[in-house]
Formats: sequence, structure tokens, C-alpha cells
Amino acid sequence: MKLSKFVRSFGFAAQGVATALKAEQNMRVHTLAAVLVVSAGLLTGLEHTEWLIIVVLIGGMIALELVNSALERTIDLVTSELHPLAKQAKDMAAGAVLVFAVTSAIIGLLIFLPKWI
Ligand SMILES: Nc1ncnc2c1ncn2[C@@H]1O[C@H](COP(=O)(O)OP(=O)(O)OP(=O)(O)O)[C@@H](O)[C@H]1O
Repeated sequence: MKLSKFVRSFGFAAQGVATALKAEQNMRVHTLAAVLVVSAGLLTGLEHTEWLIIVVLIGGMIALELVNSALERTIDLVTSELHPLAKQAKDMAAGAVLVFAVTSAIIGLLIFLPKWI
């Protein structure tokens, strides 16, 4: 791949992130949560491996929210009518975000609680 094409694709991807931040409240909530978790990590003092886990969880959470938002838009583009499959697809994508968020919260508690108690 030529460098200019790679830079162009990178720009489009950055536009996608910027659009989601503007249009999706959940993206802003996840970003705020990430800032809070990183601040708590800096104040608490985490091990190298713990930072690796936190970074993977934050990146995964935001990436998954982006995929969820992309799916919502794709479904809205396919049909503007109510359809049970559209509902299932949107709810499953939202479910994936929920599962990852709960998993991340549990791992976060397992990392932070022993240091705070
Ligand atoms: N075309 C559709 N057919 C059937 N059900 C739908 C359709 N579009 C959305 N829904 C359902 O209606 C509910 C609300 O959907 P909506 O698209 O408003 O999402 P949301 O959860 O409010 O997310 P967001 O605010 O990010 O758009 C969800 O259960 C969703 O699955």
C-alpha cells in the first residue's frame, strides 16, 4: 500500500472516531470513564502488567462502541421500518458493549480494590 493511501485511510478512521464522539453520548461516557480510570491509576500507582490490562480494556471498550455505532447506522440505512431482525441486531450489538463493559468493570475492581482496602 502506498504511504499516501495509508495516510488517507488513517484520516478517514480519525474522522469516524471524531464523528462518533460528536454524535454518540455513549462514546463520550466511555471516554470520560477512561480519563477517570487512568487518573485513578496514576494516583493509585499500578504495576506494568496492570497498566497493560487497563489500556487493552479501554481500547477494546471504545473500539467496540465504534463498531456498535457503525452497526446502528448500517441497520438504519437498510431499513427505516420496524423489523424484528433489525431490533435483534441492534440489541445484540448493544449487548456486546454491555458484556465488555461489565467485564471491564469487574477486572477494574479486581485491580483497584486490593490497593484501596
Ligand atoms: N428498525 C428497527 N426495527 C425494530 N426495532 C428497532 C429498530 N430500530 C431500533 N429498534 C429498537 O428500538 C430500541 C431503541 O433503539 P434506538 O435505535 O433508539 O437505539 P438506542 O438504544 O436508543 O441507541 P442510540 O441512542 O445510540 O441510537 C432498541 O431496542 C432497538 O433495537
